[in-house]
Amino acid sequence: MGRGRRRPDRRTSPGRLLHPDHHRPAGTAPRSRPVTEEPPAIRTRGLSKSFGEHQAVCGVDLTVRPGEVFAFLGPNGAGKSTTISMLCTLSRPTAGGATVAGADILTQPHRVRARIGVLFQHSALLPELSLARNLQLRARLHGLSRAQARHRTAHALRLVGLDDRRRDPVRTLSGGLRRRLDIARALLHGPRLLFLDEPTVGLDPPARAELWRHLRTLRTEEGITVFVTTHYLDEAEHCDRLAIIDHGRIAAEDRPDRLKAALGRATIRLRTSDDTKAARTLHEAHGLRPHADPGPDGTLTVPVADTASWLPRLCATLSDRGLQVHSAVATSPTLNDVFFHHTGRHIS
Ligand SMILES: Nc1ncnc2c1ncn2[C@@H]1O[C@H](COP(=O)(O)OP(=O)(O)OP(=O)(O)O)[C@@H](O)[C@H]1O
Repeated sequence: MGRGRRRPDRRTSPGRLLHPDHHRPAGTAPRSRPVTEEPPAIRTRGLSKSFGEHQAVCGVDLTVRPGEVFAFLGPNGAGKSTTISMLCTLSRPTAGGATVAGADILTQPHRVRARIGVLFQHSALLPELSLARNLQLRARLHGLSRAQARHRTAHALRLVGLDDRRRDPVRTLSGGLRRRLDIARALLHGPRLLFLDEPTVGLDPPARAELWRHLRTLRTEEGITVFVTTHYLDEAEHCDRLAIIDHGRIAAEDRPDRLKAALGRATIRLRTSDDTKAARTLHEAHGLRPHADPGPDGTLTVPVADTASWLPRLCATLSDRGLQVHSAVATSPTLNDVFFHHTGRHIS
């Protein structure tokens, strides 16, 4: 079909700005969209990937709702990058499938790519060119006119708070600012869904916090769905929902507060003179089920109904049996506890 006769893609037409609310006045709230009326931003069914004998991703079922910030939390080697590369159509599943931004990753990969923005760990910016030039070149590669490229560049730089640096060479940016520019670059073609693979690796805490502030702005002001992989618990804590992936399988999926509440119990972490004996003693004396955390600095985690009454009882019981308690820390459930509960180990 000739170029002039092709029907413009409703979502990727260069004449359209970043989202359906683009003509709303700056500073006003985005149009509310009832979650139930919209199809999921991502839905996977039995998504799997094997490398030879090794199953990197095993039957992942996942639903990400439009407009939410969704964290994919897991330790190194859990299968996060492999999952994201299948969702972005960079690699094919060996079983199962998914729809992403309303398109099928197996049968409509070109549509998926047109509707998503992707940020991998390696930046593709040209260091000697200015911020604006980098983005304009990218926008032109997306097929936009000069005027559209300028317009989208200005908008994307504003979104990530870099408009005042637009004329500076990229090489003058700190790591955190470069990551923000990477985000702006991924937004140029107006995606409704942004994938970020470990976007804060190598950044110091203030730069991480600032990057997250901008990611949340994308959600609240632009309605963009954000799917982010991380192994930082504090980052997952501030997402709308998260999935824990371990050994290629989804171990849990929910809102952070619900995942913590579902544990239902506080814990007491003990360091004792003999954790194995202490675990057995507490089980025999009180019917408790302590978990020994492996490793040289391991602790004994004891789930209890409430820490205030149990802490003195545990210490008294252990002391009666000749065990020394070197330290005892009472805590309410954290995401680390949630991760431990579902995977049997702590995330490092
Ligand atoms: N191309 C490949 N060939 C063989 N094995 C692979 C390949 N890519 C990934 N794997 C393996 O699949 C598993 C999942 O890897 P993946 O990179 O998805 O994990 P990850 O959770 O993203 O970890 P990281 O945080 O370290 O990037 C690992 O055991 C990894 O070694």
